[in-house]
Amino acid sequence: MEELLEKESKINTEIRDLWLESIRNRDQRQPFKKTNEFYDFIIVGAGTAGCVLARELIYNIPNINILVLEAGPPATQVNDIMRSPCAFPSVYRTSETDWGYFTEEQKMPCAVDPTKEVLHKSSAYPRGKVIGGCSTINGMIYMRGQKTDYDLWASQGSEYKIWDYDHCLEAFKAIENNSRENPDEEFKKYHGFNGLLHVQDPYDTYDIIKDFVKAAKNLGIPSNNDFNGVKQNGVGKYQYTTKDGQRFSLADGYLNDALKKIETYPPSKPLGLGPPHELGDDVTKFLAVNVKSFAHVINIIWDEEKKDENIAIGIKYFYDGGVHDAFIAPKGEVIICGGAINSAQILMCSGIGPKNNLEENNIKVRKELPVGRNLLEHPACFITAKVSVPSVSQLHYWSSGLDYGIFHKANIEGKIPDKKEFIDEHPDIQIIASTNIFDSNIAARIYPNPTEEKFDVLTIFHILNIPSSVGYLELYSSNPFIQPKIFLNIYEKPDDLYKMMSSFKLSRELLKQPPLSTVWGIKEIGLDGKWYSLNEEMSDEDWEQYIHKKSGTAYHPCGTVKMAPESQRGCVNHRLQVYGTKNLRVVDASVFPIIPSGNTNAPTAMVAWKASRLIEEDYVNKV
Ligand SMILES: Cc1cc2nc3c(=O)[nH]c(=O)nc-3n(C[C@H](O)[C@H](O)[C@H](O)COP(=O)(O)OP(=O)(O)OC[C@H]3O[C@@H](n4cnc5c(N)ncnc54)[C@H](O)[C@@H]3O)c2cc1C
Repeated sequence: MEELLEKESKINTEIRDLWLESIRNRDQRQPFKKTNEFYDFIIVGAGTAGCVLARELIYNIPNINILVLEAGPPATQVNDIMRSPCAFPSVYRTSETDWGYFTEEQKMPCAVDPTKEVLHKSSAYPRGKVIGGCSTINGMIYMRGQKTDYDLWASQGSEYKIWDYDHCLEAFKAIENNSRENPDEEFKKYHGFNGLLHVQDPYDTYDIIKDFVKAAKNLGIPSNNDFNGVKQNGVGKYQYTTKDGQRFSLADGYLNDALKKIETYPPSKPLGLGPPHELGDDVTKFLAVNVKSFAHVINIIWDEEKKDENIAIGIKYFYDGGVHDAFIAPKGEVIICGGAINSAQILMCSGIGPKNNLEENNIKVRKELPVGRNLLEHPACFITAKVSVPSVSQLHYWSSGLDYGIFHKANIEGKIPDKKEFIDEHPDIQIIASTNIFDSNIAARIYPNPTEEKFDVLTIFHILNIPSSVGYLELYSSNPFIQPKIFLNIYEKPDDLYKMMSSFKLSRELLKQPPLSTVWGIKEIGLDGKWYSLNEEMSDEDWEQYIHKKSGTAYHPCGTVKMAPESQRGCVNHRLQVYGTKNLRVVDASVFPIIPSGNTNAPTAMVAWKASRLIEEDYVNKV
């Protein structure tokens, strides 16, 4: 043991010497030290946030270099199948580009009869492990959430004003390159057309999905031609993060652009101060952003001489069969962009987190913070209807089958929502209509009799966008290669269950409407291996059992490193700096204080874009 401690302290001294050497180099007017070890910024994770951040920092701050460490494979892994919207359901189950996580099994009290309990079995919980992160494997729906989401983020104190809707809208627009044809004035007010993230309308969809829209209108649900515009409620088409009908990730838009940035060493003179360097023998050109794939970050390296200050000076990572260190230059920062599960894990493995859980795992506590405690998610569940007429005669390569949907307010008592709830501009449920293309096995799985003739199905997904239940995650082990335990706690609060039930009842009414009931001959829904007539009575208890059994999530974890005042159980401040540390920020979906009421990719990109401005300001002001 003593030997080990001695070795560790020797390593720490060496690290500190290296760090001091970099500072000396800076002082000797070598503002850009071109080595593999020292970087102005080290970004952990090339996911949605990491890609945006790398690009925005490298073009906005002169003469810097950035190291991006990504545990997954490089962009060359992203093949045509992954780019094809119709292949989305199989893409996110591909082990090479998924962390392969599972949620924990949990018992929950029933909402209808609290004396009973239901069991939520452990289930797969995909997370992108590839350049582009989840934006390389996700459903590509472009959604921002509602104005009130961001105004709530901003309501946490005067300094949080920078996160209100107007400020966030500016960032959403700056990122977006929307290709809607002939956008009207209102659309133009809410969208950007010059950013690096391509967003487009679906090319076309299946006839049955178009008829789903007609059925919704028959029920009095208003049309909405822009779910990201002035209001979110109504029925309409989704927009996608695709370009020319193919997946377009944040790596495609942002990281690729960052990789075009070439620096020279010694650095070029600023414009206006004389001619730039001639490229001679003494001047070298190199990429300003260095991306390493298959580089798994283990923990943060701290300045051990100033233990109490928790100064981050670098990163320890596993790469090419060995452990490596990378350090930041004097004004630099370590920025964790590992996503809502892994950013929390990296902090905890580095001694930042809940005392009990760290000590259980023999990790020295550097700063006690509720990391991992505010795991927010969108519960999701589907209902499947039997279609008598073939509805998927031809595969649309460019359609994920998730082209149209509805946003509505749920009835809190679990009743069918009425007109008042349809026009409420703060919907809490998102519906996505899909053909059985979404999962070609769905139809097969729910056939009561496998010998029965096969048929198509219409699947309706329900996502609870404003849940009250909150989950958590904790370390299972101090080993950074072992996943943390993930407790989602979905439907822990009865309101969540009743809202979902209300939306299910609405879907059943939708399926009874023409043209779904007439043209497509829909008469039955499949529940748990059996077919039920649409008119058959179902008690709230029956609905609850079904929802519990079939629910998963929309794969939108966030909030585990919450941005809030420390007194309000925050882990990072409004500038995304980790409390009680120096040179350390977290920038990704983990910092959301409240889950946005929509899909989470665009909000994550927005957070990263805004973070880049905060980091730039701090960098410029640092002496
Ligand atoms: C199946 C699926 C479908 C989805 N569908 C949609 C959708 O249709 N629309 C939408 O808006 N959102 C969707 N989402 C959610 C959305 O894509 C994510 O919320 C968003 O991409 C999160 O971005 P992030 O930067 O926080 O994390 P990520 O994009 O997950 O990036 C984290 C990156 O860090 C890397 N990393 C993690 N740990 C380490 C480590 N220790 N060392 C090195 N690298 C590390 C990861 O490999 C990953 O590349 C979906 C997600 C999934 C999984």
